[in-house]
Amino acid sequence: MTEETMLALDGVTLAFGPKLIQRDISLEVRRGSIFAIMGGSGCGKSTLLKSMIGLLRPTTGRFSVQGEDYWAATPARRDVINHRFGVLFQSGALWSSMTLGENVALPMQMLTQLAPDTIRRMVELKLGFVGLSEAIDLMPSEISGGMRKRAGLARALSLDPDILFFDEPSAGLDPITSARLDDLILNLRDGLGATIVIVSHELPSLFRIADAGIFLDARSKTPIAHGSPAQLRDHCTDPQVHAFMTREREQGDNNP
Ligand SMILES: Nc1ncnc2c1ncn2[C@@H]1O[C@H](COP(=O)(O)OP(=O)(O)OP(=O)(O)O)[C@@H](O)[C@H]1O
Repeated sequence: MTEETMLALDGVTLAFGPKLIQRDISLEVRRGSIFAIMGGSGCGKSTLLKSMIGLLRPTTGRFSVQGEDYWAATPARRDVINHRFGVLFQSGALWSSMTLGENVALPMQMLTQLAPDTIRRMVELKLGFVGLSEAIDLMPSEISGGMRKRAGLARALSLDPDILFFDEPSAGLDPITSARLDDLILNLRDGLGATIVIVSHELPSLFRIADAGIFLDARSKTPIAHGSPAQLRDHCTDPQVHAFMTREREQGDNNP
């Protein structure tokens, strides 16, 4: 892992019209790391993720990608930056009327000049990476929730992004399927050198995969802790953070 900063927020405030969601957010995501956005329900995790994909403009502060001020860039330049982003939404967000292969091919067909043969080979590669080679001609309704998540991941990888965003990737998955998805996320970091931002409530997954993170507080509407999940668990003295990060131990589970 190098020390280069890939994504940075500096003094960012996020709001929907007059409704303040979070203020004073400063963070850095290092290249080739997995960064977790943590906090209780409704504190603004997905909203923060949205702002880091360029879907929500901060009301104050700066969002930069490899040092480049995202919102100061021209729309054309922002498009170029956006092509570096791959996003996996909670549901997998597949088109229900298309096969998995067609779903993964769609971004390439819409946004590149690649020949159909090349696209087909790329689709096979992406589906192979997530272990779904055999499912290329199946419809989303014919596969399980875990498979849909993996297909969504294959589609997120369609344009070879180097920065990936995951919103609750393990939500609704059983622990084994969830651990398999974690393996894939770790492969993306370790095998492809991807930079990854993840919103998750799943403590086993967070402890296993995240290198760094931020903890948002709903009441004060500002971040109250920075660090990896394990650092927050072991060293953070804030009672709310401590309670959140040790929830699992109280349930009798043992994590590193
Ligand atoms: N488009 C919107 N317009 C107005 N308010 C919104 C919008 N999207 C989200 N909110 C509000 O922003 C707040 C934060 O929502 P967000 O989904 O970011 O929280 P979260 O931490 O991801 O929650 P959860 O863990 O429950 O998914 C909530 O009060 C939500 O109602």
